[in-house]
Amino acid sequence: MSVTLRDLLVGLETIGPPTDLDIPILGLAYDSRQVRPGWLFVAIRGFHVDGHQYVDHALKAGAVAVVVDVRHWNGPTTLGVPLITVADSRVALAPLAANFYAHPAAHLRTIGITGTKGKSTTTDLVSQVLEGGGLRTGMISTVDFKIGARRWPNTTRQSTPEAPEIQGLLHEMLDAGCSYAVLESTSHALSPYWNRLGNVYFDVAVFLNVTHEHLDYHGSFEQYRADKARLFAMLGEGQSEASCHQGDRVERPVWAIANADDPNCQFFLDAAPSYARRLTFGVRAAADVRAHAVASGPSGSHLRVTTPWGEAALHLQIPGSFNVSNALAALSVALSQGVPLERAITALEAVPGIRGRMQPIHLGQPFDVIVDYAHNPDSFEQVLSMLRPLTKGRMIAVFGSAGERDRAKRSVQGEIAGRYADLLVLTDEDPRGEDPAAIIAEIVEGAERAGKRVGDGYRCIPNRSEAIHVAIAAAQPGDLVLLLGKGHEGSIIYASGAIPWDEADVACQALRSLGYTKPDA
Ligand SMILES: CC(=O)N[C@H]1[C@@H](OP(=O)(O)OP(=O)(O)OC[C@H]2O[C@@H](n3ccc(=O)[nH]c3=O)[C@H](O)[C@@H]2O)O[C@H](CO)[C@@H](O)[C@@H]1O[C@H](C)C(=O)N[C@@H](C)C(=O)N[C@H](CCC(=O)O)C(=O)O
Repeated sequence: MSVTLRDLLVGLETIGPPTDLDIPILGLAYDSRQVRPGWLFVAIRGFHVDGHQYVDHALKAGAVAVVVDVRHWNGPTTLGVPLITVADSRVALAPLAANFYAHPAAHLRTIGITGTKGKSTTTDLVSQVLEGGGLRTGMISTVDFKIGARRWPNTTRQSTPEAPEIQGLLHEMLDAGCSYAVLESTSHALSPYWNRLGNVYFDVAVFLNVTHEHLDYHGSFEQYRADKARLFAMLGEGQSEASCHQGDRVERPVWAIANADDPNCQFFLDAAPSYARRLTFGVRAAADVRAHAVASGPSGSHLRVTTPWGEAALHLQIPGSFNVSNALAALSVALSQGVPLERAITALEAVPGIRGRMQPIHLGQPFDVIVDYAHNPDSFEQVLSMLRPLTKGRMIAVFGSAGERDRAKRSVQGEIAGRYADLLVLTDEDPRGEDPAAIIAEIVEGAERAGKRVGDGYRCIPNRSEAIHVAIAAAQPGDLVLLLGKGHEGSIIYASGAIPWDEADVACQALRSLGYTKPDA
C-alpha cells in the first residue's frame, strides 16, 4: 500500500511541533516485536509493561516513525525519525489503522454482535445465514476468522482483536469481494478506553443479553452495560447525515436489533440514533421476530417463528435452548438485510454446530462428552441446568477458572457446578501469573457450599489433560462428561508462557485410550 505518514494522521489531533509527514509508511504495529523496516510503531502503555520502553527496539527493527502517548512519553523530543505525540495512543490506533487501510468499513455493510453470552455462535450464524441469502461475508469471532469461503482459527486470544488486525481483515474482505463483515463485538473492544472497534461504521447492531462478567475491567455493571451499548450509539457513525436521511427516506438504513427477553433490551434500543430502524426478537417476550412452541432436546430444537416477513417452522441442529435465541437474532439480521425468510430458514437448518460451543465428542462410547466454552456463572447455570434433566446417569464436570480475571466468579462457578453435577474435576483454565492451586482452592469454597466433599464430590487435578482423562475414565454408560471453559481455545496460559491446547482432541485421546475409536458420525 502506498501511504504516507500524513495520510495516516488524517483526522487525528497531534500535540507538539510539526514534523516531516511526507514519508511512506509500509505498515503499522503496536508491538515492537512485529515492526518491520519502513513501519510506524505506536507505543501503548499496557497492564504489564509500557510500550514506550520499546521505542528503541522498534527503531532498531526499522520503524521510520513513532507515535507516543503524551501521558507516558518521558523520552527525548527527537528520535531521528518523525515522533508524533497524541493524547491517547491506544485510542488513536483505530483511526491510524483505518487511514492505513483506506477505511474498508465504509465500503462494507458491518454488523456488530454484542452480549455476554452467545456472541460467537450468533456471529457465525449471521455469517452463514447471509451467505445462504447469496451475500458474501467476512467474519471476525472468538473462534474463527472467515473471508468468503476461507476460514481459519482465531489465534489472537482476543475475541475482538486490536484495531490494526480488524482493519486489515476488513481490507482483505473488501478485496475478496465481500459485501458484509460480521464482527463479534466485546465490551472491551467497544469501550472508549480500548476503542478497538473505532472506525468500523456499524450498519447493524445486535444485542443478545447482559449479565455479570468482566466487572474487574469495567468497574460496575452499569459501566459494562454502557460500554456494550456503545455499539448501538456507534450505528451510522462515519455516514454523513445526508446519507442517513434524505427527507424521510433513509438511504443506507441502520438497524438496532435487540433481544426482547432481556430486561436491558430497551436500554440498548434507546442508545441507537433516532433514525435507526428497530427490530426485536424473543422466545418468551412479545417481539417482532418471535419463537413459538419451542421443543429443545440434545439433538437440537424444533419451533415456529413469526416475523414481519412471514411465518415458518424451524429445526435447529445445534443443541441448547439458548441457541434458539441466538438463531432468532441471526434470522432478524438476515431478514433486515432482505434475505427471504425461506432461504434464511434453510441456511439456519443446515448449520451442524459451532466448534467449541456445545460440541459433542463421539467415538462410540456409551456416555456423552460435550466441549463447551462456558466460563462464567451465568453460562454455568444455563448449560448445567439445561443438560441436567437430559442426563440419564451422572454428570461429571471438568473446569477451572481464569487467573488475572474476575476473582469473584470462581467460587460461584464451584457452587453452581456443585449443585447440578455429581462429580467436579477441578483443573487449570488459564492461571496466567497466579498460583493454579490457589485458584482451584477458591472454586472449592463454592463447591463445598453446595455440599460437595473431596473424593466422591470433587477432585483437584491441576493438569488439565490428566483431569480430562480421569473424568472420562470415571464415566459409566448414560453419564455426561462436560468439559467447560476452554471450548475452541488453542492454548493454556501459565506464568511460564502458553502451552498449545485442543480440548476436543484431548477428549478424543482420552476416549481412544479406553479403546473407543469410532470416528465422529
Ligand atoms: C487486558 C487487555 O485487554 N490486555 C491487552 C493489552 O495487554 P497488556 O495491557 O497486558 O499489554 P502489555 O503486555 O502490558 O504491553 C503493552 C504494550 O507494549 C507492547 N510491547 C510489549 C513487549 C515488547 O517487547 N514490545 C512491545 O511493544 C505490547 O504489544 C503492548 O502494545 O494490550 C495487548 C496489546 O494491545 C492485548 O493483546 C491484550 O489483550 C489480551 C490478549 C487479553 O487477554 N485481552 C482480553 C482481556 C480481552 O480483550 N478480552 C475481550 C473480551 C473477552 C470476552 O468478552 O469474553 C476480547 O475482546 O477478547
